[in-house]
Amino acid sequence: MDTDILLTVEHLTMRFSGLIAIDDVSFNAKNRQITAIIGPNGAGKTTLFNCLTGFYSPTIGRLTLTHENQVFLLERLRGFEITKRAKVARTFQNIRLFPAMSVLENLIVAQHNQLMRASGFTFKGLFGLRSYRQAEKAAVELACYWLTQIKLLEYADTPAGSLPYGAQRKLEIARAMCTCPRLLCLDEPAAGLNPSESLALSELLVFIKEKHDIGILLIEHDMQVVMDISDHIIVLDYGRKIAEGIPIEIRRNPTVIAAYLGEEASTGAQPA
Ligand SMILES: Nc1ncnc2c1ncn2[C@@H]1O[C@H](COP(=O)(O)OP(=O)(O)OP(=O)(O)O)[C@@H](O)[C@H]1O
Repeated sequence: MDTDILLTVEHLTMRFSGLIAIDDVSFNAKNRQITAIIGPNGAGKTTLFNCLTGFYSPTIGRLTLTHENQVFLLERLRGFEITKRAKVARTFQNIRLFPAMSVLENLIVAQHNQLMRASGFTFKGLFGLRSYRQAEKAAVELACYWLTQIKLLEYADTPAGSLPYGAQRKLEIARAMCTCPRLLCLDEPAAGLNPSESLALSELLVFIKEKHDIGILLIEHDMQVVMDISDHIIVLDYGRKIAEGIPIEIRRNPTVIAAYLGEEASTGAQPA
């Protein structure tokens, strides 16, 4: 068995009444790799994330996450267990920060679980326990580390909702990283970004996978970002996996060109 495999998806099928959103999809995602999930609108990409993160219970299929000699069958866990025990974090297509909270507060809230554990889950603990004070200090340090990485440290006290759009996207990723995930699922993180913001995002994702010993699943329509940073690409169409491989293979795959990329694919143009 390949010890670098973090996630194994086997025969995943998701039906909504008569509609088959995901149809017998299988693939692996590795640690320290970016695995992109691409395909046309309605191909089933977000539904796949919803199955992985407990939003939906798959109709059929096994979703196995393995790290630190532990095996988690995600399809059997509830959403909060997937976050807390299996250590899967996710961002959404639409930004879901707490806009009225400061940038720093958004990152501290993400560490609520660790802080509550350190408080002994008691009201008194919040004020008295040394373990809580230490955990609080560690939470601020981790938040500042990520704010430094995304170059927003000087905006720590700014309300998150007043940041430019691209900065909010990066803050969402930093917030997910503050939960110390082993698998990070990003749903269209480059949507709405200008080219220089997309480049900064790509650099951030490469930094994360290289320095933080995690796997990244990336849903993205920006083919520049996908082709530049992905180690492996899975292509979905009408819920089925139609191809997988490294970027150069996917870019030249006639089935993928016909279904999604279009004839301009080799020039790096965006799919329609
Ligand atoms: N809760 C639901 N109930 C019924 N149908 C759904 C539900 N969620 C998704 N679908 C359908 O499943 C199919 C796949 O949708 P999904 O959102 O996963 O596609 P996608 O590849 O993420 O598309 P996009 O790129 O536009 O975000 C679509 O036909 C969608 O309408």
